[in-house]
Amino acid sequence: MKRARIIYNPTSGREAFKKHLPEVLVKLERAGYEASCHATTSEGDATKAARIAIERQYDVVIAAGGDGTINEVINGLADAPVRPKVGIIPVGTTNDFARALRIPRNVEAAADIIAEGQTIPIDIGKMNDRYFINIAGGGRLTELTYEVPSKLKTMLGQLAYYLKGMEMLPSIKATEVSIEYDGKLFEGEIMLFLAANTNSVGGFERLAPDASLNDGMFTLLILKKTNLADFIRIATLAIRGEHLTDPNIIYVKANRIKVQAKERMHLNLDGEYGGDAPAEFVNLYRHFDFFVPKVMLPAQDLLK
Ligand SMILES: Nc1ncnc2c1ncn2[C@@H]1O[C@H](COP(=O)(O)OP(=O)(O)OP(=O)(O)O)[C@@H](O)[C@H]1O
Repeated sequence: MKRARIIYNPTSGREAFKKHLPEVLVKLERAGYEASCHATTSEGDATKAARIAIERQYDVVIAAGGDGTINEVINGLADAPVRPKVGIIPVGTTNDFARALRIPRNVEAAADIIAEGQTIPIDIGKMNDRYFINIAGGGRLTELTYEVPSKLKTMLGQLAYYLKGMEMLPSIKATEVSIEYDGKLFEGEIMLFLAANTNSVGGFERLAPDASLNDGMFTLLILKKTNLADFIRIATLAIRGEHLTDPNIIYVKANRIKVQAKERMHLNLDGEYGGDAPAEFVNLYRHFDFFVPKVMLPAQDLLK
C-alpha cells in the first residue's frame, strides 16, 4: 500500500487546516493511501519532519501551509537521492507557489488534486546549500518582503507591499555587484536582482511572465541603478509586464548564477532572509514531481 505523510502548519493562515483534516484523510484513503500526519511545532520543524518522512520511505509528502511551510518541507526532502512525490494544500497567507501550480486555496479541492494522482516534474532552485521554490533575490528592495509584518499582509494583501515600498523608496540604495550567469558577466550597480523559478512573485505575476516551471532555467532579472523617477516608472511598467525591454533591465534565462557584492548584500529566499552574498544559484532540473490539477498537464497527456 502507498503511504502518504501530511506535514501541516497548525498556525498557517487562519488556522484553517485542522478542521478539514478528517476529510483530507478520507480522500487519501479512498485514493489508496495509508495516510498519517504531523503538525509542525515551530520554525524548522517541517524540515525535520520531511527528513523523517524520507527515512521512513513515504511515497508521498503533502505540505499543508503557506510558502514558508512548503519551503521548509522541500528543504527536508531535496537532498535525498530518491524523493517522494509532493502534494500541496495551500492554507497560508502567501501561497505564491500553489498559485503558480494552479492549486486552489480550498482544502478539499486541493486534496482532490492529490487523490486524482496527476503529477508533473518541476524545477527547484538551490542557493549555496539551501533550496527555494519560487524566487531568490538580493538588493535592498527585496528586503521589503520580510519587513512587511505578516499581520499587515493578512489584512491588506499586496497593498501592504506597496505601502512598505513607498516608505522605503527614498532610502533604497544601489549595490555594486558582479553577476555571472551561464558564462556571461554583469558588473555594476544594481537596485535588485531576482532569480525566479515560477512567474508567481509576490503577486506580481507579470514580473517574470515567461518563467517556465520545468525548463531547468531561472528567469534572471537585474534592475540596474536608476534614479527615483526612473525607478517609479519601471515599477509601474512591471505591474503591467511592460518592463522587459527597458534599457535598465537585464532579463535572461540562466541555469547557474553567481553573485558577489562589494558591500554586504542580504539575500532573499522565497520571501525570507536567506544569508548574505556571495552566493551561487543553481536550477535543479525537474527535481520533484508535484501533484497538479489537469489544467497544468501538457496537452499530450490530456489526449491519452
Ligand atoms: N507551531 C508553530 N508555531 C509557530 N510557527 C510555526 C509553527 N509551525 C511552523 N511555524 C512557522 O511558521 C512559518 C510560516 O508558515 P507558513 O508560510 O506556512 O504560513 P503563513 O500563514 O503563510 O505565514 P505567515 O502568516 O506567518 O506569513 C513557517 O516558516 C514556520 O517556520
